[in-house]
Amino acid sequence: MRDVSVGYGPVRALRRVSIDLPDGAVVTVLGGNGAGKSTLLRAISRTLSFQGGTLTSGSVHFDGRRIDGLSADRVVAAGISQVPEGRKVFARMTVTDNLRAGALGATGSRAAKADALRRVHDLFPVLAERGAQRAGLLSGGEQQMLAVGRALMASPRLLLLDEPSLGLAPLMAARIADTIREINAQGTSVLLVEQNAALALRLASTAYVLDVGEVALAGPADELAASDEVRRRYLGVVDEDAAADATQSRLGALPVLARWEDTP
Ligand SMILES: Nc1ncnc2c1ncn2[C@@H]1O[C@H](COP(=O)(O)OP(=O)(O)OP(=O)(O)O)[C@@H](O)[C@H]1O
Repeated sequence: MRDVSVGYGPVRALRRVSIDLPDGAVVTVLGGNGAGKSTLLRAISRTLSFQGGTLTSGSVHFDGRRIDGLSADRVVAAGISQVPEGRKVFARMTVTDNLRAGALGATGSRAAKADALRRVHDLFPVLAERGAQRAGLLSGGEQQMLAVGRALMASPRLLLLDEPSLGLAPLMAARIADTIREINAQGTSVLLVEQNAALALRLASTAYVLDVGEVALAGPADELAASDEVRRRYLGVVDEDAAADATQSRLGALPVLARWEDTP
């Protein structure tokens, strides 16, 4: 993505954003609410227009081919699938029909689609067990698995993931993270948008931090994870010396009411 700017009417959501995703890599885009993370994914998947957005400048290339003029279904056919924020499974359809919907419009033979379904079932056995159930009855974590499984049905070379850990308990978020690792190990590149910086920085090799529509920081994920600014702003880590001083001075200001030795 080179110098991409996006607007929703008068709202400037991205300003001259450039990112690179090497083949086979996991790259993450971090940032707070409204930073432009979902917009960045929509600019790649060409779903901006569904949301009233337009790419006002810049270009997106995939595999040497310019894709910012394609329709959304052509982008899927080119090998890019998106898992939208909030999962958005088809709640009244069965789990299996949700998965089949993910293969619609994808290139590939019937055998290739059957193969894709087998792979998804191997990755998420619960989706095979619950195949005949309505998707809306699955738990939040299972719906996230279904949303990822549905995107994988098109056998993408690049998977766009929009906040897959959102709203999940830590254990379930960790399971989703393991699956992302596995999907990547099987050869799919991943662009992961997350507010959960700790999780994303463990998965990715490269990270970008968006701030009000602009790239504020970029670099190897381990370097960003070690940077004071990222730790403070996105990992919720406080400077331990400063915190200890503050605690000490707060304690110092408290009247001593009782000491351990004094309590019966
Ligand atoms: N459909 C839309 N119409 C108008 N403005 C929008 C639309 N979608 C997003 N925006 C605006 O564009 C900016 C970027 O939003 P975006 O959803 O891309 O951010 P985000 O980083 O994904 O945030 P979050 O983590 O809260 O989902 C915000 O100011 C937002 O209000």
